[in-house]
Amino acid sequence: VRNCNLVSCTQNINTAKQQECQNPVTVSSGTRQSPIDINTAHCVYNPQLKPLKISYDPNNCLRLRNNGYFFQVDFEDSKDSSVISSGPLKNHYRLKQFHFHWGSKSDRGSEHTVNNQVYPAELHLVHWNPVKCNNSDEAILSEDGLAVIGVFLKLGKRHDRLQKLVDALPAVKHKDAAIEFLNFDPACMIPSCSDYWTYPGSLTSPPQTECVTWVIMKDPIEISPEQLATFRSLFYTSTGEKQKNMVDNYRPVQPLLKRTVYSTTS
Ligand SMILES: NS(=O)(=O)c1ccc(NCc2ccco2)cc1
Ligand SMILES: [Zn+2]
Repeated sequence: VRNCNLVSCTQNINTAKQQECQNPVTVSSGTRQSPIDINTAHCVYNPQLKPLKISYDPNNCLRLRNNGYFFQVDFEDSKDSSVISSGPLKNHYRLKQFHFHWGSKSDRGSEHTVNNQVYPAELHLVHWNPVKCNNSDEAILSEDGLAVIGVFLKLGKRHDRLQKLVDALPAVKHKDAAIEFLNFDPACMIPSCSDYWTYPGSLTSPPQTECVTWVIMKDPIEISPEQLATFRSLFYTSTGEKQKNMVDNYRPVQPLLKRTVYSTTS
């Protein structure tokens, strides 16, 4: 037995606990990674699941920026003015940002798939838990720190209210570009049908921590080929670098392992 006397043992245990409580969601185990394929035959209908309550204030909309992975719209999150609650959530969550993932061609692009069907793009609305965490950075280290609403995009008619965002994209073509972007209501991108799937998962881009309650809306919204082409006109690269189009910024689906996907419909 190592020369472990009582004092040093206690200290070691305390350090280990402290370490564990700070990182209960390490990715090394990887038991709840995202995205996943939603196999509707294996989903479990949960009649107790209520519709998600969504209440956004367009005045919280701040800025549009290109972060080198995707473009994202950031929100003011110092108060409970743009929040979601109910559905599978125990607490209310504050909207921090929304962003998209899309493909170089329309046969790829979404992160989640449904019975292995891929959509050309997917919207993520990222919310954090102000009851358990002090800010969104802390939230990515907490088991139930984030709630992300996923909405599939399919090609069809032009999305008139999304056009305001599409028209602003050329101003953030390059990595780290940002512009003021005000008065946009993200509720215009939520499908009218409130049906969803929900499961415990992770961030789909680094640090891929297992801190997300996913709520995937069943119905897609429509955008036009021209609107999607504008997404693809952005660059991963900064000005002055060799230009690389920002496309195929989706993570492949991950193993479901011991998880169950719950559904609001039987
Ligand atoms: N694709 S995703 O929705 O799983 C995703 C991936 C990475 C982050 N990181 C940034 C972040 C953390 C909290 C708020 O913003 C956020 C969301
Ligand atoms: Zn995302």
